[in-house]
Amino acid sequence: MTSPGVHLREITDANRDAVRALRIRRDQKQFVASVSKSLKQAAATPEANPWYRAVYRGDEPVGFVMLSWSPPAGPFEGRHFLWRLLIDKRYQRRGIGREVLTQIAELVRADGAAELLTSYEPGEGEPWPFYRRFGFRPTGEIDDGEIVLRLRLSAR
Ligand SMILES: CC(=O)SCCNC(=O)CCNC(=O)[C@H](O)C(C)(C)COP(=O)(O)OP(=O)(O)OC[C@H]1O[C@@H](n2cnc3c(N)ncnc32)[C@H](O)[C@@H]1OP(=O)(O)O
Repeated sequence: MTSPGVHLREITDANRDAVRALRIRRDQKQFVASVSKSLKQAAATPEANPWYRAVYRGDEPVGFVMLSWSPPAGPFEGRHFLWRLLIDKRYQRRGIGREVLTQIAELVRADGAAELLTSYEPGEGEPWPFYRRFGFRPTGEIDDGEIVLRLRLSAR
């Protein structure tokens, strides 16, 4: 399924509350922090070089994505790490998450990177099949109990 009209927008005073109101299912909470928590974490860890956007479908906020964008130091120095991704429970399984990954991969590739990293917490209902279908593969590393994945980006 494809989801036309999906795009990323900056989070400002005008849409912050609407984006913070996005919700995942209760049984998914082990896999990703809330938008509010992620925004607080972003503010508290500038050294991770947080980069985040709201996901919109048309004029409707439907998700949130945050990366650690090529931080200048630390374990993921100079690399692009998909830190948070969530699609509101009302909008899941409509191809929106895949479209977000497509757009993020393109932005990261345009930044000159050869790979996009992420990690997930294993468990019932884990997002691994979603990432695997997109082309992510395990690196063999475990980071704080999470399985680290890599998507190789082709140069153009
Ligand atoms: C770095 C991190 O933040 S890891 C945590 C990721 N976030 C979460 O787990 C929070 C809860 N889940 C979500 O927010 C969303 O369901 C996401 C982000 C995992 C996926 O977004 P969606 O918009 O629902 O996925 P989308 O509809 O684009 O699915 C793409 C493909 O993956 C599959 N898929 C999506 N989620 C899952 C899942 N949990 N299990 C199995 N398959 C899945 C879809 O069936 C589809 O397959 P297809 O190519 O055969 O059609």
